Amino acid sequence: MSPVPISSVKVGKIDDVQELRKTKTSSIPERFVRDSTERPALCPVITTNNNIPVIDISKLLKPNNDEFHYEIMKLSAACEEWGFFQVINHGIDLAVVENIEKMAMEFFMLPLEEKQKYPMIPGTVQGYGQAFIFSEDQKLDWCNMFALALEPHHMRNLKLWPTKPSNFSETLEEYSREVRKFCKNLLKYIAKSLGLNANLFEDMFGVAVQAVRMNYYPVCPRPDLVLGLSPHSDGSALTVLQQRKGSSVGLQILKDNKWVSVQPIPDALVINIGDTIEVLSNGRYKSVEHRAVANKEKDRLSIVTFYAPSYEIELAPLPELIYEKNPPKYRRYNHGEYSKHYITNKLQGKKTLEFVKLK
Ligand SMILES: COC(=O)C(/C=C/C1=C(C)CCCC1(C)C)=C/O[C@H]1C=C(C)C(=O)O1
Ligand SMILES: O=C(O)CCC(=O)C(=O)O
Ligand SMILES: [Fe+2]
Repeated sequence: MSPVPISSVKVGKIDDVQELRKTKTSSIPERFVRDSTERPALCPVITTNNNIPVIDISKLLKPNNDEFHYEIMKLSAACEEWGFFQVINHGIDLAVVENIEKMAMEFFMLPLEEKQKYPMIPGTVQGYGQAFIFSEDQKLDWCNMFALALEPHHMRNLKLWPTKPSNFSETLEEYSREVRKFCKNLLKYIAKSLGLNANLFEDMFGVAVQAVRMNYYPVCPRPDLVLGLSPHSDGSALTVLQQRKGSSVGLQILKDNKWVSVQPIPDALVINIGDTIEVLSNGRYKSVEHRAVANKEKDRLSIVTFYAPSYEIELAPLPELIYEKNPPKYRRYNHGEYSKHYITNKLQGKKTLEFVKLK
């Protein structure tokens, strides 16, 4: 079952944040101003050096030596305790990484009329605009987004693939091929870290769904009042996040009820466990709530890949990870049904996962 767009969703006027910036006014339109409980300045933020774990993928290339086992243990602890980690020596060609950053920036810097040729229709998640807006009074994020489904091919909406910059399609295809390979390998390591057969996830997922979302956060005169991206967990199995070199620090994750800022490491990628792996591991690995904050001095670009099972696939906690003291925490469901639920609700912390949680 594939998600169907909802029609006639009334979302009111959605200002484009880059255009707002051009007016140079320091006042923030009401729709972007968060309620006091949600404002980033009022929530405690930790910015320690003791940041999210770092996994060195080059140490996982030769299985069954000490280095391999140590790194797998680190991976397991990262997924259990943080749900987030950074990967270094990930094997994705740095030129490919740089090319997509450059291409994405060129796209966001195009005139609004050009970008609006690829509109994200309210209730859908592909195209340019703001996703997950369902009412006229819903707060807006300080962010412009451009999202596309990549795999399987039948999910592509080719009318939304920009012709400018001219290398858009070629650059995105090359990047997604590399990221897809990387996700397949990482899922093998994650399976190993759970004591499972390395191919279990890939065999189970069918032709995996892959989507990309480029998030551009312009500088904001009042970052204390707005959010770059509302708190949410990802509905994917895995998410791969790349941050443009020189961007402001913006990603925050909720750890022990406190927001922790993720300090980017040059040339590393940020990985997070999505809802699918939380369910399959019966809650052992966490799909952690995260958000993005805006910045007064520097803009920010993130390029995010969602990797998930095919929509036909039925999911439930793996029998291998259920035992007497750890009974199933989630019901059996179809991933297409979950995706439809995910994209037809606003981003609201870990609320989407309640759809499949057993009480
Ligand atoms: C914040 O999360 C998302 O924006 C998101 C959207 C992904 C999608 C597209 C951009 C186009 C194709 C459909 C799809 C829903 C994959 C998150 O992706 C997660 C959510 C689900 C569900 C999933 O499978 O990946
Ligand atoms: O830009 C970021 O750091 C967060 C992006 C994100 O969480 C998402 O797109 O799902
Ligand atoms: Fe996310």
